[in-house]
Amino acid sequence: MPFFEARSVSKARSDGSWLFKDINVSLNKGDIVALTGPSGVGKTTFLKCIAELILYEGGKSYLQDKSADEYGIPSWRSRVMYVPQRPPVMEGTPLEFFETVKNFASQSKRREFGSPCLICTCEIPIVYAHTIYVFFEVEIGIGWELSPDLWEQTWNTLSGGEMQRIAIAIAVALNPDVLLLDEPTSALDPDTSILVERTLQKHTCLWITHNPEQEKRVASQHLILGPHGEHHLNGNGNHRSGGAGSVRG
Ligand SMILES: Nc1ncnc2c1ncn2[C@@H]1O[C@H](COP(=O)(O)OP(=O)(O)OP(=O)(O)O)[C@@H](O)[C@H]1O
Repeated sequence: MPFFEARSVSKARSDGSWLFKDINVSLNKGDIVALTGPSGVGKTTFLKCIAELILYEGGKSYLQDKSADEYGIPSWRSRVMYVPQRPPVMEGTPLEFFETVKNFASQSKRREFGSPCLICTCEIPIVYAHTIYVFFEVEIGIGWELSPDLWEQTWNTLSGGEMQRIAIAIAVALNPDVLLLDEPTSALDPDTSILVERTLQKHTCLWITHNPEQEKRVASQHLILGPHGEHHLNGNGNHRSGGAGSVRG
C-alpha cells in the first residue's frame, strides 16, 4: 500500500476542455515528486485538487488508503497540506497566525506540533514569546537564518523571502503527512534555498519547481505537465522506503 496516492485526478478548464486528465501519482513515505512544466499548465491547480481546496471533475486521493472523504476535509487539509508560494499579506504576526492555525489543526487531527521559530536538537523546554516550546528536533526557523524577532513583527514588514520561509516553517511545524509545495524557494537566494531544501527533504512532498538543479537534488520522481493536458511521469529509482513507489501516466 503506498503512503500517498492520487488516482485519476482530472480537472477541466472553464471552457470544458481538460487542463489535465487522469493523473496518477503514488508515493512512499519520504518520496519527493518534482512537479514541472511551463507556466499555466496546471501545476498549482493539480496541488489544490489533491489538497481538496478546489472542486475538480474526476479522481480521488488517498493517504494510507483512506480518502479525503473518510478523513473529513478539514482533517485531510491538515494532513495533506498545500503551501502557497507566498502567503497572502495578513493582519497580525506570524506567531499569532501559527497559534491560530495550530488550534484549527489540533481540532482536526490529534498530533504533536513543533515550533516554527527555533531550531533545537535537544529536548529541553525553551521560553520564547511568553510561551514554552518543547522541541522535537525541529530543524526550522533559526536553521534557515530567520531571526526569532521576525515572528513577532507584522506580516507587512517582512521581506518576500522571510514570508516564504516563515510560511513553510509554519507548515512543517504543523507536522502534515504530505507537503504540497508551490515553488517553495522561489524568493530565496541559492544558499538559503539549500538550507530550506535540506529540511524539506526529510518530508514526503509533491514539489513544484522551475529549477532543474533543485529538481535533480531533491526529487525521487518527476511529474511533467504539458501545455495540452498531457503529462509524463518518471521515477529515478530513488524511492525512499522500500518497495516501488510509482508514478504512472
Ligand atoms: N479553479 C480553477 N478552475 C478552472 N481553471 C483554473 C482554476 N484555477 C486555475 N485555473 C486555470 O488553470 C490554468 C493553470 O493555472 P496554474 O496556476 O495551475 O498553472 P501553473 O502551471 O501552476 O503555472 P505557473 O508555473 O505560472 O505558476 C490557468 O489557465 C488558470 O486560469
